[in-house]
Amino acid sequence: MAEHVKVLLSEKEVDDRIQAIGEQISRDYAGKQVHLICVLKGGSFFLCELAKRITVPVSLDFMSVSSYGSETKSSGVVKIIKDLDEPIKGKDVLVIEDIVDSGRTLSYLMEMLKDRGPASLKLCTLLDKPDRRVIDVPVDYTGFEIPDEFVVGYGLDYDQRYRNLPYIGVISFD
Ligand SMILES: O=P(O)(O)OC[C@H]1O[C@H](OP(=O)(O)OP(=O)(O)O)[C@H](O)[C@@H]1O
Ligand code: HPA
Ligand SMILES: [Mg+2]
Repeated sequence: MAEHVKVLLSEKEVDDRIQAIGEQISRDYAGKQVHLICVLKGGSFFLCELAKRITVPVSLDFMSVSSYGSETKSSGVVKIIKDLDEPIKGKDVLVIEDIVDSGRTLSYLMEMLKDRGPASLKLCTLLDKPDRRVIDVPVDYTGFEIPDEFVVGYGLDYDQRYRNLPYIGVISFD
């Protein structure tokens, strides 16, 4: 079966939007240090591009999570594969994700991080697929709202491939 990827958001569109979000974050966190938490693996490309455009002091940490099997997935239970290296108590934390889809991953993660006592906690996602939402997740910064289609590129994978595409594409099969 052949796979085709059609461009949904070009490299320039994505880069321009990330620049604008970086400027907005720099204004919103003026006088503070922002602690960026990247959710692996999908969030990694967005994190790198965004962090370069933030002009206030930045520190970084990484976390890797995975959903349990399909039965418990519906309850929103997520397993931590790699936890943060450092405590976030008292820090201004901004979680960086590639996509909020059903909302299960992020709703679990944000609740868990809130319990650790950060000074503030916000969420920044490159893509939001609101039509697919099962659990509500407040998003503070969104790159693009997209339709209900399976997307790849800029960190997003299909079967672990296509993460390295410099644009966002829709994958189809024939
Ligand atoms: O809103 P949801 O329905 O929970 O989906 C969004 C999550 O799913 C993807 O990660 P995935 O678990 O595929 O891991 P990856 O980032 O390593 O690709 C994506 O990066 C988000 O973390
Ligand atoms: O559209 C998607 N593409 C890749 N990974 C994903 N994880 C949730 N939604 C998606
Ligand atoms: Mg992910």
